[in-house]
Amino acid sequence: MTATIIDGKAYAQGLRARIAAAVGTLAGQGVTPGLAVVIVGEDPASQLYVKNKARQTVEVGMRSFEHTLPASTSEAELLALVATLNADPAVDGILVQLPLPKQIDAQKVIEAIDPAKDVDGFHPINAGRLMTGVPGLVSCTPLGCLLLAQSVRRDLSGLNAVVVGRSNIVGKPMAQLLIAQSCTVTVAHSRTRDLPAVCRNADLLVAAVGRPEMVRGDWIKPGAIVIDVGINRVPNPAAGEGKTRVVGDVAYAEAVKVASAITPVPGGVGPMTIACLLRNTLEAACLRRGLTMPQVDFASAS
Ligand SMILES: Nc1nc(=O)c2c([nH]1)NC[C@@H]1CN(c3ccc(C(=O)N[C@@H](CCC(=O)O)C(=O)O)cc3)C=[N+]21
Ligand SMILES: [Mg+2]
Repeated sequence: MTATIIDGKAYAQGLRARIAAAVGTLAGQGVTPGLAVVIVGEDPASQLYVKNKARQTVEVGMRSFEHTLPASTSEAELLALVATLNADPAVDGILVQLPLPKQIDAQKVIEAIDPAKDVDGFHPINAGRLMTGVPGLVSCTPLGCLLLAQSVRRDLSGLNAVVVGRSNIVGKPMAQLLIAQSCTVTVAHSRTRDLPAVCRNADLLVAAVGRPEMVRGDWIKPGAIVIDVGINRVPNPAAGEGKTRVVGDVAYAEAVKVASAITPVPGGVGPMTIACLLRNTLEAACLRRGLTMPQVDFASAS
């Protein structure tokens, strides 16, 4: 068996097209959603990622506000900027890029963001809403993973889902989303005993550990759906000295022979994370104004 490759790049493009259409409708009502992205420090990879986000934000017809602060920024200065963005009516979504320099308490910053503008879904209010089944803003990466899994199989109910990784950003919200889809969910992590055996039980496997190619082909149940969240930059000596390539948390070449469907890296979950950020910004813009959120997640256009 060779797995179907889940084309996250194409799915994300389709999702962005539907978001753009909805933004067009909002424009007719005099509303332009705005997304503010805050980056602290000059890390070149982060800079590029922020630039891509800004470009795609403008492409769907939203306003993009970029704030690049020096790495020496104090916690008080960042909190002051967050307060300004909370109060700015042109800003519907606020993303503070993580990780933050060590002089800044990231949790304090996350909790300072207005939950109605928390398009990352990291605020405890939104995390708690997800856990309790109350509508709210959902973390972009897990939401993107769910949409990709549902692009293969719309009804996930009854499946054994294994999430490898227990971070607040991916693993935990992913588990909550899958519980809400009536999966039987196992959250595995670095201390899990016999991780390969646990993974072999998964009809749906979500790998979010941040270890290059850790999940091997023989950890995968034949016919399983595999969602690879990892984006790991590793040396690529074949391409020349000092060259790198990006690999996931799953040994793709092995897994593709066993799974029924699998996301590639790059071109899988990553592009969906950005598309879902725009989706959440649209949602925040609608909810803040008492407008109904247009249905953008499952329409057939792509
Ligand atoms: N507050 C906050 N929210 C985030 O969502 C957040 C963050 N901080 N800090 C950094 C990480 C990283 N992240 C990525 C999203 C998309 C791609 C992406 O689109 N990747 C492409 C290209 C990969 C490549 O070639 O480098 C792909 O997978 O195809 C990558 C990385 C969001 N993050
Ligand atoms: Mg990817």
